[in-house]
Amino acid sequence: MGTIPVIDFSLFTSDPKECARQIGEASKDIGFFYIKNHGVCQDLIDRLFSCSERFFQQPLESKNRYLMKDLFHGYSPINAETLDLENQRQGDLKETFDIMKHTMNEESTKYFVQGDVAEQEKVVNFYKTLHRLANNILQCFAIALEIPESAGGRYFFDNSHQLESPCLTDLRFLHYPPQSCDPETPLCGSHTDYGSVSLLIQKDVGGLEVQASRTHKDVPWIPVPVIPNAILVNIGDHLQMWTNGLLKSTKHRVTYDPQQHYRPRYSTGFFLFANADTKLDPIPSPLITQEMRAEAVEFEEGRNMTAGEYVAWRIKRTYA
Ligand SMILES: O=C(O)CCC(=O)C(=O)O
Ligand SMILES: [Fe+2]
Repeated sequence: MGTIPVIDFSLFTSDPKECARQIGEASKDIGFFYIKNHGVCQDLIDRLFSCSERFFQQPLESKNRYLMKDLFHGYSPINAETLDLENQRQGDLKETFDIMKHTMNEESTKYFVQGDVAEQEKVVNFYKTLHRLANNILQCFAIALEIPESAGGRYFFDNSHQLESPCLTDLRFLHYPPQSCDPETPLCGSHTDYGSVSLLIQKDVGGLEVQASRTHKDVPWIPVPVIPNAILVNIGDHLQMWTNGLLKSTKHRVTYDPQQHYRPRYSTGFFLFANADTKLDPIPSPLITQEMRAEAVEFEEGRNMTAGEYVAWRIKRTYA
């Protein structure tokens, strides 16, 4: 344990079993892995980072016109979120802009792309591409978990993660302005992601760190460096609950990189959530046993919730 594996995702087409094996191993251990050869065009990623830079450089009054009103839709300023309620003295030093499938045509999304219709199509395309990629990764989990054919086999998760269904799946652009605070001050507080699986792209300034064990509080934080052209994948709480803790939803945070603190940090996350009515009970895998249950959930209160209830509940705490 200690380094985050890099998996060649072209294996998904050439040898899905081997791809699933490598992803399964990484997910039982550190819960984070990079994928390369993922098929998402770098030019598209670069263009959306340019959009993001242009948006966040706007004056606060302009951005505030598109403040997040419903869950995951619109702008959230610095300090609006506190991801680590127990340990943070101030809110996160990041600002974000969220887009969901059904808000692609909202005024706020148009403002985000500065009224450029071609760029708006790029956002839609990016969302759909990341949705497909995240679902292909779920297929790898289903293979690795040996879900029986009678329960859907490798397609087990497809029904609960359809593009058309109502869910909170969210494309998020993040900006961390340069800071001169103490390097230990979190820019984004320690947390686990709430959903099924998350994809993360750091532009060029690092700072992300993961804590590879959730039971041993003193384990060191491991840096997650920027690897050009790779996408970072991490397991969210849904998968941890569905697998009674076999797959790990690992804590992570962003602190500032002392060598780069004078540079702004940009990242983009795609957070895949299950359909709102999906139960978070253990799924039919021969690898999941009752005894694993103790470690399965971070928040015992979340145990009997549906995916929609769980996410809404976690978000409420974040904005408390
Ligand atoms: O900005 C980052 O790199 C991490 C953000 C994150 O972990 C999150 O939004 O859940
Ligand atoms: Fe996160």
